[in-house]
Amino acid sequence: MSDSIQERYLVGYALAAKKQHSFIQPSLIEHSKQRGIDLVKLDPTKSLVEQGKLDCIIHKLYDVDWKENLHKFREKCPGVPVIDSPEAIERLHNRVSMLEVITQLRFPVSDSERFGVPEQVVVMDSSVLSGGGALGELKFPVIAKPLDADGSAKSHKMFLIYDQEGMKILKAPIVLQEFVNHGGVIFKVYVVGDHVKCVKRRSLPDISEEKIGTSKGSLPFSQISNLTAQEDKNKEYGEDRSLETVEMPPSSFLTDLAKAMRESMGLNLFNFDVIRDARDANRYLIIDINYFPGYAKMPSYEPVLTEFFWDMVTKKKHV
Ligand SMILES: O=P(O)(O)O[C@@H]1[C@@H](OP(=O)(O)O)[C@H](OP(=O)(O)O)[C@H](O)[C@H](OP(=O)(O)O)[C@H]1OP(=O)(O)O
Ligand SMILES: Nc1ncnc2c1ncn2[C@@H]1O[C@H](COP(=O)(O)OP(=O)(O)O)[C@@H](O)[C@H]1O
Ligand SMILES: [Mg+2]
Ligand SMILES: [Mg+2]
Repeated sequence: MSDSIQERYLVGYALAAKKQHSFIQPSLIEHSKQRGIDLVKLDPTKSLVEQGKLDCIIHKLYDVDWKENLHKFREKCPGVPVIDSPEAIERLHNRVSMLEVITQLRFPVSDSERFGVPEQVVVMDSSVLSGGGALGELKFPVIAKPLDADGSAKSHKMFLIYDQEGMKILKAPIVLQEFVNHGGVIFKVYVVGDHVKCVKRRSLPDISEEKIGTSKGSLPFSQISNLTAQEDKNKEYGEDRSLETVEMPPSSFLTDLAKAMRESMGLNLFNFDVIRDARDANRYLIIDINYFPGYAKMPSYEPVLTEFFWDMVTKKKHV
C-alpha cells in the first residue's frame, strides 16, 4: 500500500522536556511512521481538541492545569484512549499506596514462586524519628524513602540507616522499609500494555551480620540502579559485580504478576522493581512501581511501543 492511501493515525504526547528527549527518539518516530502512526507534540497549556484529530494521548505531566485540560478532552472525546488515567497514575505517587496494590492482589500464586512487599512503616511526624519507637517491629538496617514518589530528585533520595543515630538525618514524611539482602541485583520489569520485559540492574550489595554489627549512622544514595559499572565501582558500593551469571525470575511468573498488576491498577505504561530474597530463592519482593519509566532503556523499545500505539489507535482493548 502506498503512503498516500494508507490510513494514518495521530498519537499526541505531553511530556516534560527531559522525558521527551529520552523517549521521543528519531528511531521511535521513524518506526511508528512506517506503521502509519505520527507522533505529535502537544501543547499542554492549550485546548487538546484544537491540536489535531488525535487517536490517542500519552502523557507524564502532573500539574493541576494539565489534569483539568485532559479532563475536558475526555469529556469531549470519550472514544479516544488517554494513556493512562491521571487518577490511576496518582496511586503511584505515594510509596504506601503504591505497594498496597501488591498486597491487595488476588493472583493465583504458582507452586514455587511467592511474592510480597518488604515490611515497612510510614512516619508522618519528624519528632517520632528522634525517639526510639519509629521502627515498631522493624529491625535495623532499614531503607528510608521519601513518602512522595512524585518524580522530583528529592523523591529518589534514600538512606540506608544502620542505627538510631542514623535516624537523625531523616525528615518526615518518610517510609522506613526493612532492608532485604538480595544478592546486589534488582529485576526491572517493564510493562507496555500486554508486553512484559525484564532486565537486570545493579543494586545495593548484601549486608553481612558482621557489617550490621560494625556499621553506624546512615549512608545516602540515589537512583543506584541507573549507575554505570564504573560509577558503581567508584562509589565503592562493592566489587565490580557482574550481572551476567544471575538467573532471571521465571518469565511466566513475571508475566502473570504484571498482568494482575496492570488490571488491578488500570495502567498500561509502568515498570516495577523486584528483588529476590537472598535467604529464600522463591521469595520475590516488589519494592517500587514507576509510571512511564525510561523505556528507551528497554530492549526493542521502538517495535514494542509502536505495536502498543497500534493497538490503542485501532481501539484494541486497553485497561
Ligand atoms: O529518566 P530515566 O530514563 O532514568 O527513567 C526514570 C526511571 O528509571 P528506569 O527506567 O526505571 O531505570 C525511574 O525509575 P526508578 O524510580 O529509578 O526505579 C523513574 O521511573 C523515573 O521517573 P520518576 O522520576 O519517578 O517520575 C524515570 O525518569 P523520567 O525519565 O520519567 O524523568
Ligand atoms: N527493601 C529494600 N531492600 C534492599 N534494597 C532496597 C530496598 N528498597 C530499595 N532498595 C534499593 O534501593 C533502590 C531505590 O529504591 P526504590 O524504592 O526503587 O526507589 P526509586 O523510586 O528511587 O527507584 C532500589 O533500586 C534497590 O537497589
Ligand atoms: Mg526504583
Ligand atoms: Mg521509583
